Amino acid sequence: MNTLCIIGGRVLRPDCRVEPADVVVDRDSGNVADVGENAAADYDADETLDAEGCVVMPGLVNAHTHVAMTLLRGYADDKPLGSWLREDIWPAEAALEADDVRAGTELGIVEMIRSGTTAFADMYFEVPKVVAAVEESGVRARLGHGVVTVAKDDEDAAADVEESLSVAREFDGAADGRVRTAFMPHSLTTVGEDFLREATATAREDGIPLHFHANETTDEVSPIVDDYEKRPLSYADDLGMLTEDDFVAHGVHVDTEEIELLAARGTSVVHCPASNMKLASGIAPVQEMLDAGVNVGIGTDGAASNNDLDVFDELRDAAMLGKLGADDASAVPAEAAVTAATAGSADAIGLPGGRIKTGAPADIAVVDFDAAHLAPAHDVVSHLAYAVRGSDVRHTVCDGQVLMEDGAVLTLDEKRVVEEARERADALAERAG
Ligand SMILES: N[C@@H](CCSC[C@H]1O[C@@H](n2cnc3c(=O)[nH]cnc32)[C@H](O)[C@@H]1O)C(=O)O
Ligand SMILES: [Zn+2]
Repeated sequence: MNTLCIIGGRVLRPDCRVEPADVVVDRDSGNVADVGENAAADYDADETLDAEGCVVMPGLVNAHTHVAMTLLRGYADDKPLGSWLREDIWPAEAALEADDVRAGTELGIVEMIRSGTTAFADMYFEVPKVVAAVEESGVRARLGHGVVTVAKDDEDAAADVEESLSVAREFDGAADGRVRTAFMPHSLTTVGEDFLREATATAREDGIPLHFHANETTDEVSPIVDDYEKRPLSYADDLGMLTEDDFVAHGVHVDTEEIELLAARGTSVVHCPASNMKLASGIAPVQEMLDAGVNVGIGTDGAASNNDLDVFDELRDAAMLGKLGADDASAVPAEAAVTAATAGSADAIGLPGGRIKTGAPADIAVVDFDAAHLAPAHDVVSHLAYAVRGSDVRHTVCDGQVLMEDGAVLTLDEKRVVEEARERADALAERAG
């Protein structure tokens, strides 16, 4: 066996217990071969990572984002969703070139690897460029082309839908299986009913899951209630859009019946607390969803509404905002937030990962606890939820491959990526006026 041994750390197990253990990885299969105290002593390691003074945890999973929007980080702030998209973001995106998407995606992936994220779900365009960046960088992702049909003529709208279905078919299984795909209508109000019904049926025939924004703002709820006399998720359900393979972003303005519907269908919700706060979209009822048995994951949304891709930041926001929303300090406790950002997110987007155990993929973040802001460490899980920052991550591993060692990203040339992204972002802003 070709082995990578992560030695001398404390390991976060799937039940949130933390125990001193080595993690032994089979680099050929990309899976964890063994976990246990001094487990590495039984193997002849081909490669080792020092985890002394560190916590070894599942790689974080960013379950909803638009990665290439890193190019628009700080481009337009302090506006609500509708005007932010229409006045600033969509005009800038109209000037995006395919290689901008490649550069912005690489920048976002560098940021994610640096902060211990090993998998993400991305809704954007120029998907072949996103696939190439994922392939090169070694992370895992569920990718799709976001569809908008409103304000387009029928031909353009149909072409956008077709592109989303065709890239989902073409790239599923790319990058040695690290890329999976989905059909991604932008939202229930930006894609027309007939398109949703027909394309969903086609996606089902081809076994392609769905991902879309749902119930993000009240402006997305009232038009559907007015036109169809039903709640948005009931509308989506009638169109066949809620199955256990599907996952929706946001789920802020969901009522009790919609929560029960999500639980009954097994559809996951990706909570994006920073975006919801920044755009003043509202507070998602996360504890209520968890109590009802809905699987909840965590996402950063795009860097233009966050403004970073640090999932540690996001899971802390989830725990904080969950308490404020429930008016209950015991809501969304540390364990729930950490679980949502690992196993919950992985399950939501239908990728393996989120748990360190024998046979599971070796998608791992090693967090250095030797920092002033992490002393003392009465409770490791508390720190992971409330005190750790993405910059505390020391090593990142995905599919058994070391992507970052001692703070150095190995699969992408970070300096080149940052420079290129800066240049392309400046040129883009110039073109967009
Ligand atoms: N093919 C579509 C693009 C859809 S991609 C996904 C879109 O989601 C947008 N987006 C980013 N964050 C949010 C959000 O929080 N809510 C809704 N849309 C968002 C993003 O800017 C991007 O335009 C077109 O022709 O316009
Ligand atoms: Zn989004």
